[in-house]
Amino acid sequence: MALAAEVPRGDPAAGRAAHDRHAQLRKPPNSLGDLESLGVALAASAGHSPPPIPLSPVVLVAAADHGVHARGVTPWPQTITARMLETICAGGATVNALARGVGARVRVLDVGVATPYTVPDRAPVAVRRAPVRAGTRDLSTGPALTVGEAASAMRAGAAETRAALDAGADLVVPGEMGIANTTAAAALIVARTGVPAVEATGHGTGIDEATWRAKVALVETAAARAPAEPLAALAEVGGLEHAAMAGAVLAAAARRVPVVLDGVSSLAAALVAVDLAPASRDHLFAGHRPHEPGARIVLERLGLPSLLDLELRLGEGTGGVLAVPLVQAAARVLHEVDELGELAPSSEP
Ligand SMILES: Cc1cc2ncn([C@H]3O[C@H](COP(=O)(O)O)[C@@H](O)[C@H]3O)c2cc1C
Ligand SMILES: O=C(O)c1cccnc1
Repeated sequence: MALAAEVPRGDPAAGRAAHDRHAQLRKPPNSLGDLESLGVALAASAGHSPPPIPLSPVVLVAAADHGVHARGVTPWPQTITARMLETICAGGATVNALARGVGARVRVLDVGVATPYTVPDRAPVAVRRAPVRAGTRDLSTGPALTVGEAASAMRAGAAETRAALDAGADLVVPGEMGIANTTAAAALIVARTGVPAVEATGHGTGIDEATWRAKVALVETAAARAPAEPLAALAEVGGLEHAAMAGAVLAAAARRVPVVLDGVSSLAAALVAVDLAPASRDHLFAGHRPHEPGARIVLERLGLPSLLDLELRLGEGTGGVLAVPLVQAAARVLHEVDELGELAPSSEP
C-alpha cells in the first residue's frame, strides 16, 4: 500500500553523531544511560543530530467497537466506548489529565463506534467522525472486517495524523478506546508472531479465570484463520482502531516524526505497521512496559526498550503520554548541555 512505501529508514550516521556528541558533553561518559540511547534513536529517526525537541506532542485516540464483545470477553458493556469518547471530548478521562500534565493535545477519531453519542460543538476536544462501520463483526465466527474496511480505517488514521502534523504536532502517541479490544489485539499479536494464545492473552480490564480461558481459546482459533499478509490478518481478527493506529504510525514515520507507543492495542497496531513497512520500526518508541502479556511479546519482537515500567493496564494512550517528557529530555540534552572542553581529563598525570 502507498502509505507503507513512503516510510524512510532511520539514518545510522545521525545516530552515530548523537552517540559521539554524548561523549563530548560536560558529564562522565554514558552517565545518562538509557536516555543517551533514546537520544541516539531520536537522531537516527530524525535523520539529524541533534534531533528536534518535540514540544508539540499529540495523542490521537482512535475509537471503535468490537463484534466479539457479544462473546463475553469483557465485563463492560459496549456502550462504554461511546460514553468514554464523550468523556475524552469533555476532557475528563485519564488521558486528558495526563496530556494536560505534559502539554499534549488530544484528538479523537471515531472509526466505528457502535453506540450513538453526543459531543457539543464547543467541547474541549473535537471528534472527527470517520466511521467505517458500527464496530467489527464477531472475530470469533469469521472475518472481523473486509480488507477494504481495514484499509479505510487505516487511511482515516493516517489522514488524521497528517492533519495533526500539518497543524504543528511533532510527536505522535497513538491511543485508543474500544471495549473488548484487548481480545482483538491478542488475536492480532498471536496471528503475527505465532506465539501460543495462552502466552499473549491477558485479562484486559479484569476478567475471572473461566472467562480468561474462554478468551484464550477464542483467540487461538481466530488467529489460526488469519492469512499471512499483514493487512489481511488485521482485517480477519483486528479492530478498526487498530487499523487507524497502524495508519497513524505509517503517516508519522513517513515524516520522520517519533511515535511513542502505549498499551497492547497500540503495540499490536505497530506490529502490523512494521510488517507493512519495516522502516517504520526506526521511528517507534515504547512509552512503557504494559502489564498485558501480548504487549510484552511485541516489545520483544520489535526490540523496543520501554521507557517506563509502571504496570499500567489502561490504554487510551496514557503510557505513551507519560513518557513524552523523557523523549523531550533526551533530545534537549543533545541541544543544551555544554561540551566538556577544558574539563576533559587529560592523559597527563
Ligand atoms: C471505563 C473504562 C475506561 C477505559 N479506558 C481505556 N480502557 C481500555 O479498556 C478497553 C479494553 O479492555 P477489554 O478488552 O477488557 O474490554 C479499551 O477500551 C481500552 O482502551 C477503558 C475501559 C473502561 C471500562
Ligand atoms: O495494556 C493496555 O493497553 C490495556 C490493558 C487493559 C485494558 N485496556 C488496555
